[in-house]
Amino acid sequence: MIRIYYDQDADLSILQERTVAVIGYGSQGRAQARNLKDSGVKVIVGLRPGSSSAELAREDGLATAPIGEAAREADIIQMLIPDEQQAEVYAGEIAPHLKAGKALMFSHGFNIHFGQIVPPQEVDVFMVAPKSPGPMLRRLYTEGAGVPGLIAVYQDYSGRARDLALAYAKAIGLTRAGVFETTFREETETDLFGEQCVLCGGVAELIKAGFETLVEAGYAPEIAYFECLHELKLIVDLIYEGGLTEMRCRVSNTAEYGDYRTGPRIIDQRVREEMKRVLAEIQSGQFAREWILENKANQPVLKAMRRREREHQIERVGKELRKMMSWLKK
Ligand SMILES: NC(=O)C1=CN([C@@H]2O[C@H](COP(=O)(O)OP(=O)(O)OC[C@H]3O[C@@H](n4cnc5c(N)ncnc54)[C@H](OP(=O)(O)O)[C@@H]3O)[C@@H](O)[C@H]2O)C=CC1
Ligand SMILES: CC[C@](O)(C(C)=O)C(=O)O
Ligand SMILES: [Mg+2]
Ligand SMILES: [Mg+2]
Repeated sequence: MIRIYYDQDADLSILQERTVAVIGYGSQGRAQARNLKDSGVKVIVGLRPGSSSAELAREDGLATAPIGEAAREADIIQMLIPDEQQAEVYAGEIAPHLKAGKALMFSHGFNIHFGQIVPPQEVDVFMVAPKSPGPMLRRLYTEGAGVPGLIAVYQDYSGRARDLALAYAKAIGLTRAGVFETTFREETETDLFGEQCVLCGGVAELIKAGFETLVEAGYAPEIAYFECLHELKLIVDLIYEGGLTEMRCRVSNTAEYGDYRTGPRIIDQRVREEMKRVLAEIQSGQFAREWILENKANQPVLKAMRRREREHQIERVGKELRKMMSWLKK
């Protein structure tokens, strides 16, 4: 059974003697640093030279420093820059300051699990991963609530790594909702699988395939956009709030019947077999090796695919249709 921790399981006082360096001030960095500060934890935000975020962090009332300096000052170093940048920044600016007894933290396990960052044995290594984007983590904290999260301990040199992870999770509001204990391996592999097969890759291809099928059959691209992309939010919101059952209660009976009848023909055995192959590539490290090489080569494949996808007809149609939707932010 997976273990779940709440506020009463975490002792914030163990952070009171410690300084936390939050490296990066993006989606997670800003939210985590502000929540830590408001929970009474001493925080320094570590930023690269000329960082565009320095002014914002200072406006938010946080101390800033170059990354190396923040890492030197801190007892706990939380890596919140993009995953593909972390290994280089770690080697150059964090590792020299990782003295015995310090802690190195992550909100995603890729670099530890796939050996891109190999910390010395005499430090704690753990993860605290909110299950939400940064702005939502911050908003719920200010409202006195919290989002659920994950913790994982990779290396427990001090014997207190789990206590530190729980205290950090409490300081950013996660134990108000509940924190699940996982491992770096489980978090990393399921995260990659979920985003590739379902959340990003799966959904994007499903949308395009539906849109292209309707357009090729002679239907108006605008109508195809509404049916295959725009209305997805309505469905996802219902699923998010009440699961598949709630969604199926709220759509028409015709839609519900069509769901049961046709869904398994679309996501069929072949798709399930392919998902298993994708999972095997993630587990074996094949995907990680490919992605690491891609970054070493300055992301040529990513850039080419990004360019091609942005030119898809559904993106051109959507750009025009969204101008009619006054409720959407620019
Ligand atoms: N985004 C999310 O919702 C979630 C993210 N995570 C994890 O959290 C971590 C952080 O992700 P996220 O917040 O999205 O990251 P962001 O892309 O928002 O991070 C941006 C920050 O990283 C800094 N940065 C970028 N490149 C470098 C570099 N080469 N050297 C130094 N600083 C750099 C930027 O600096 P500058 O300000 O100078 O531009 C900026 O402060 C990742 O491990 C991610 O997997 C986990 C759960 C959810
Ligand atoms: C779904 C995307 C994600 O895995 C996330 C924010 O959890 C990511 O890597 O961005
Ligand atoms: Mg994820
Ligand atoms: Mg991810």
